[in-house]
Amino acid sequence: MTNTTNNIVISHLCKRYGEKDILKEVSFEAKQGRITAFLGPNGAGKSSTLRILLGLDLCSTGTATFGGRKYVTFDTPLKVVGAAFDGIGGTPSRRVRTHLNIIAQSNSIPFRRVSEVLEKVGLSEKSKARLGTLSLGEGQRLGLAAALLGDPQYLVLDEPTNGLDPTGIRWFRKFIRQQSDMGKTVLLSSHLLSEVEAVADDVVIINHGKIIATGELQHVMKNLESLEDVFFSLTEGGA
Ligand SMILES: Nc1ncnc2c1ncn2[C@@H]1O[C@H](COP(=O)(O)OP(=O)(O)OP(=O)(O)O)[C@@H](O)[C@H]1O
Repeated sequence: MTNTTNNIVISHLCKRYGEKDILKEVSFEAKQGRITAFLGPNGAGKSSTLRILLGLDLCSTGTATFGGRKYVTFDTPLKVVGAAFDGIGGTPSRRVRTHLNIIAQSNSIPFRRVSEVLEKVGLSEKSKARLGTLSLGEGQRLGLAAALLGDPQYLVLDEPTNGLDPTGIRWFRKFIRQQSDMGKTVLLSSHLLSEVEAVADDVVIINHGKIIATGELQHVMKNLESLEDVFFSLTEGGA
């Protein structure tokens, strides 16, 4: 039997900005030990959903939980949920290690974890670099390092491959698979369809604030040549 204790559950989320409904009864699950890709064209509602999940925004109705609990109920959230979202933050003149030390300290995470996660993401040599000097790909790796600091059960990653070169993308795929093999629950948003095809177990497709397809990657792709075909046919080409 599948253990559903450590699933991310999004249930009937609705969100309205002014007169516009931007999330309409959004429901889906990201399961433990699996990589779930949250896909949709620009403006579909991916970031809005993830922001609500991470307690950065409020919904009109509905719930978004990690193992049955809302993000805001965790005392030291980074020990439960690792999120890479909206860039790396921090002042450009701050050094990489200092940046991670500050995040670690805020969640009572031992400083030794900083060296460990820098090594995990291949950034050890950049530990003294200033944030403002990092490349886009290095910034993505640093975001991932910050997400991993608390060795969390859940990883929520917004466009994680954006800015990675082919070697970086290959590294990311292997890395994220290791995380899910360890039993982590991984939810990543993307509009890089080819990337998702290579890495996801499950897909959730959103368009105009509505979920239009969910399921195992192979199932959603059934009878179609690639996820790109599915995506374009379901969203009428609006990537
Ligand atoms: N603060 C806001 N006020 C008004 N409308 C907003 C606000 N934030 C988002 N929206 C609108 O909500 C809709 C969903 O936006 P959202 O950022 O969630 O989409 P997305 O799928 O993440 O897109 P992208 O791939 O471009 O990041 C869009 O139409 C957007 O214009």
